[in-house]
Amino acid sequence: MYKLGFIGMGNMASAIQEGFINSGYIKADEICGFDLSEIATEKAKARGVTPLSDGHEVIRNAEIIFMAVKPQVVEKVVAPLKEDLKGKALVSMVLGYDFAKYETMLDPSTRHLTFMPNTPIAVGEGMILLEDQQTLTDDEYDFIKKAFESAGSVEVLPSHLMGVGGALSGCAPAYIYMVIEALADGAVAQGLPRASAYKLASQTVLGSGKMQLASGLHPGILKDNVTSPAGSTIKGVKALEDGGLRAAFINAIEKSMGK
Ligand SMILES: NC(=O)C1=CN([C@@H]2O[C@H](COP(=O)(O)OP(=O)(O)OC[C@H]3O[C@@H](n4cnc5c(N)ncnc54)[C@H](O)[C@@H]3O)[C@@H](O)[C@H]2O)C=CC1
Ligand SMILES: O=C(O)[C@@H]1CCC=N1
Repeated sequence: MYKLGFIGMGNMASAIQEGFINSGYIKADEICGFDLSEIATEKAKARGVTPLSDGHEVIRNAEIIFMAVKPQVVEKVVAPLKEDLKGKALVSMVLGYDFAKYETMLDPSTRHLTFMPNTPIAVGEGMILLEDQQTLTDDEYDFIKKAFESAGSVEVLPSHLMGVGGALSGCAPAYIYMVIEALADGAVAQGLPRASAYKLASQTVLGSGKMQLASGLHPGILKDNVTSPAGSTIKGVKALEDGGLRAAFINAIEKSMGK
């Protein structure tokens, strides 16, 4: 069991902490962290995480350090911690900061791994991508992989696919919430109460994803199984195609990769 320390405890770090604690794999008192924001600090405290007064203290008190600040500030945050990180393990969820970038930012004695989580890790249904190049010890890697598996599904990807992988599983929860909201709006417009509409939409998204994963069937086959000849679903499918649904999602992945 390793002590975990978080630098930055915003939305993504909070989701990871909740996922780890709820799974029972890691106890809250094995986790410490620092955030500049008082609100974030109070929320972490309420979760049972120990708040510390700066990054130096986090590194002193932890064995595996999670880097969880925004990409825009990560270099500024890491630079003054470079000395403290010597001989420690750093795991980073910062979008766009891969193995090669950390090799230039960290002392050679700092072991590191880049991963890309998503917020559903909070409820045990995360998708966590691990970059295949990393320098953790076997024990650290095994521990961290099992921690992620306790709260989601893990996929190891080569460095050059981490960006596109992150654009899908890291960003798409936002897109799926938009789908849920839009489906619910459609049903509310036709008279379904709002609360029922969200429940029906979310359970349908959950069930559809689960069925695709469990069956391994092509999504087109599963779609065809719902789509009776001259039935209701095909009329909805036509409306979605008229609205450019597929192109919209394809463009969303491209845009979220910064293209
Ligand atoms: N939100 C998401 O769904 C995902 C986020 N990520 C990555 O996670 C990282 C964090 O993103 P979010 O949690 O969404 O952002 P956020 O803005 O919610 O959290 C960042 C936190 O860092 C804190 N912070 C800023 N400077 C600091 C410093 N010097 N020391 C300590 N704390 C500091 C802020 O107060 C804030 O609470 C980003 O690099 C992002 O690319 C990756 C995958 C998914
Ligand atoms: O929007 C972002 O920058 C972060 C990275 C992946 C998901 N959220």
